[in-house]
Amino acid sequence: MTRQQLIEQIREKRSFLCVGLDTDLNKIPEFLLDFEDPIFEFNKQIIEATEDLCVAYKPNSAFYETRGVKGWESLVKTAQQIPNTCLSIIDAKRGDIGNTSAMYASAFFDRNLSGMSFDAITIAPYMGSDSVKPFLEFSDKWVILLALTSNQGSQDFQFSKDLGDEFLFEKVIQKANTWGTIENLMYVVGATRGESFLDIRKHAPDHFLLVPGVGAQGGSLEDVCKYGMNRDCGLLVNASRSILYASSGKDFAEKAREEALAIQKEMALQLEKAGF
Ligand SMILES: O=c1ccn([C@@H]2O[C@H](COP(=O)(O)O)[C@@H](O)[C@H]2O)c(=O)[nH]1
Repeated sequence: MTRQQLIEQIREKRSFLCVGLDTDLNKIPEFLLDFEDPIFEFNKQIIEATEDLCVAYKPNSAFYETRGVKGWESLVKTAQQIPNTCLSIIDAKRGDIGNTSAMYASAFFDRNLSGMSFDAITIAPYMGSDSVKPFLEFSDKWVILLALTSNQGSQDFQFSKDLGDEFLFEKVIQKANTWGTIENLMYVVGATRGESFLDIRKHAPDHFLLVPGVGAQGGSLEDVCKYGMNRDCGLLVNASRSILYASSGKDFAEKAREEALAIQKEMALQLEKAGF
């Protein structure tokens, strides 16, 4: 999906919601355990219940890798289930020396090899340019680079100023801006970061930002929009647990929809306020 197509989806659906598919066998409704692939069945019903309310889905690979071969099968099927009207993001946080990164890239981008062709992948920037470039070499694909994450531990390195008068996350963005463009590079910025979005926008005024941390982690959608929205919206706000596990009963998909709808309505108001 191109940047322009993503913007059109946001305009049409009045939503910049990304539904995180962090699907945990211990948390899904018990009756699903009778299905041959309970994880896929859960995801399928969640996607069917929310696809008109969101513009992206983001399976986190950890939740699939933990189940070995069965987990990979669920992930492949889930990737194929995500509709074309939504950006498919694999949250895998990869990045290694060049030839290894090339293998990761084909694992998640090359359908002929792996059965999966996600539109985008999350990447850790720590190993530098040669660890990121193999992902950027795929046309029509996105790298979403970790910039300022939502967790407490982000203080350890990302807020360090040891290299001068700017935070490390600012240096990461400045450098990475030379590797990709606004057409193939986004940044992860946690919803818990409030006014730090102003610092992010100083360096990346036009990039899309993937923003996890609303819902279960308590980030404020209003603040994210106030400090982070740009003229193209420029935001994909992710919620995983608060949507997926809104109910543990047979009505889980219906309740997930209600939760997604509440977020979408707030997003529609924010888009209108911004004149989008
Ligand atoms: O800074 C980051 C980067 C990634 N994540 C991931 O997003 C989701 C958040 O899930 P919730 O249940 O909505 O809290 C999850 O997959 C994280 O690994 C993040 O939270 N923060």
